[in-house]
Amino acid sequence: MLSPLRAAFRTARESLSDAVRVTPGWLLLCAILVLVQAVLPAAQVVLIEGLIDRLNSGGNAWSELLGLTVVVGAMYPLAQVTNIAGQLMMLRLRLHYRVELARTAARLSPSRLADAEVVTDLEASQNATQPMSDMAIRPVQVPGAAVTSVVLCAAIWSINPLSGLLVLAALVPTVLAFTLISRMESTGWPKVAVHDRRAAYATEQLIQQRSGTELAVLGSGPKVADLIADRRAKATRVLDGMIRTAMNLELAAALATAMLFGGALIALVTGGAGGGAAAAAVAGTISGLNAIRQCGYAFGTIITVAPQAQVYRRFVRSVPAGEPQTVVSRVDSVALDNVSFSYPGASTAAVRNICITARRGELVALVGLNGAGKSTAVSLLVGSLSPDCGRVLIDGRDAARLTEAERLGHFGLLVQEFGRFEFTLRDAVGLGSPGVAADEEVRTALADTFAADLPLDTQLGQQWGGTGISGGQWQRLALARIRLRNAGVWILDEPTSAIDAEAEREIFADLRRTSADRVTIVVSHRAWTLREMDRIYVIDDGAVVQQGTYSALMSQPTGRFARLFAAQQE
Ligand SMILES: Nc1ncnc2c1ncn2[C@@H]1O[C@H](COP(=O)(O)OP(=O)(O)OP(=O)(O)O)[C@@H](O)[C@H]1O
Repeated sequence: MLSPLRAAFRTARESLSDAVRVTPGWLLLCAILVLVQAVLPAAQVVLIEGLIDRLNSGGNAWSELLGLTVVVGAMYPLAQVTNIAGQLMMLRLRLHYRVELARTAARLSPSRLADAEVVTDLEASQNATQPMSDMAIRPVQVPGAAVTSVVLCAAIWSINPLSGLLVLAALVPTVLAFTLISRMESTGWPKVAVHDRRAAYATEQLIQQRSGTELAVLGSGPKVADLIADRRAKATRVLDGMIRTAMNLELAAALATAMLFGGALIALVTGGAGGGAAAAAVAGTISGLNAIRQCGYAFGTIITVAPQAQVYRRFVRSVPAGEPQTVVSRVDSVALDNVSFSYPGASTAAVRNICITARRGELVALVGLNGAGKSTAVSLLVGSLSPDCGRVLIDGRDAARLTEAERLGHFGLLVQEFGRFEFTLRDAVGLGSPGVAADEEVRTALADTFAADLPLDTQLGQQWGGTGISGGQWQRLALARIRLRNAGVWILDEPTSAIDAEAEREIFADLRRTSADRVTIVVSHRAWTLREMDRIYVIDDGAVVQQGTYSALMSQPTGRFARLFAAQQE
């Protein structure tokens, strides 16, 4: 029972410190307004008691009436203004959390992005930003309501101690109910997040132009819609269970509170208080009960948001502060030195005792059947996977000694699933460099491509009212990013898979022409592109089974390479 309470206190403290940093002005205003409101019910009790005593004694009660009018009249507008100030504070905090999360996601390393748990945590953190900002005013309301409760209880206590005690005890059922609700939600929300992520992914497939068109042509959209419906239904069932349990607990708490309230009233009546005191105590009990419920509700909201807030904060803290990446333009060699690697849970190694070396000025190719281990070898080189044994060498030094950012700075990597970034042409190509890319650099990177003469402000992507471009053209832009980056090692995984034969020839001729100052590693399935290579590594079932130039490998007709590419000989 203690841990949800501890989590709630921690969440309240962290939420307050976020508000102090992000929106101190609105926080201060909220705090002042809440404190002013906190004393109003007590003032109301004093004024009612005074009014009734004055009336009973036949005296002039105008000043009490005026005071009561001001106090009661101020309650509603003050509550409204507090509400608006709270909303403005909430807006600023939501912006802060969303930006913080985007910046955190931008710092995720390739290895962490491959971890399903990290992506689920990211999704859950995204869902947490709204409730976290919505509850930002609660840590202010709790002390306010607590002040009200304590002052009122003290006032009632002076008339009838048992009533005061019962009013104070009315806090317990609400806090208890919310504590139990929070326990349940802390296990329920992660399940909802998993279903939501699956549903969001399937929805993306339906609405993304490429996958959506494929599904429409296949007439299979409804099948994906069924998958979405299934996931949404599962998430709804979890939520349904949570809401029902929460409702039952809240009802039970309300019933217990009503009984305590009744008990407080009975104690007052049977306690023999005088007319004015009894009337004031009854009014005070009603206000006190309200304040206590508010306090319980505000605290309960913090308790229920705490599990989500904890996921958010754990995730944000788990990603180390960003280390700026510096692109290393000159690299003399990279190598996999006797490297083996198995994916978690796999029965066989994806690569086994692999030795691959590529030096500056060389064009090196990795070839092999689907699933042979080429992409795994590339991931090991750039560091998104770590070898089980063996070493990755950059300029002869163990790459494991470099930080992730230092290591990535050596590479320009074009992956098979290259990004189709629907930004402006300038931004889409400028992403090649971690720094700000000058327009001339972007233009140089785009030279000899379809986009050479397009304005750099051209918006890409039809869904934004921009230019739609072909698959091959997207790949040219991905290549332009590698050019702009100008890292010492270029790793191009099927760099021309979507590009026509003529452009492919130009690209490979260009690679050869410009290869002197860098290390170039290409994964390719096309025989003719391999003729240009200084060395070809043939990978089969995770092991290097042959290496040599195209002609040397072809001269071994029974070798793996010749058998792989015999049909493609021109
Ligand atoms: N994330 C992963 N988890 C588990 N196994 C994987 C993972 N990625 C690849 N594999 C397995 O590792 C082996 C090597 O895969 P890899 O992607 O390196 O092959 P590849 O030669 O690049 O294939 P392709 O030519 O199709 O791109 C395959 O058996 C594959 O099923």
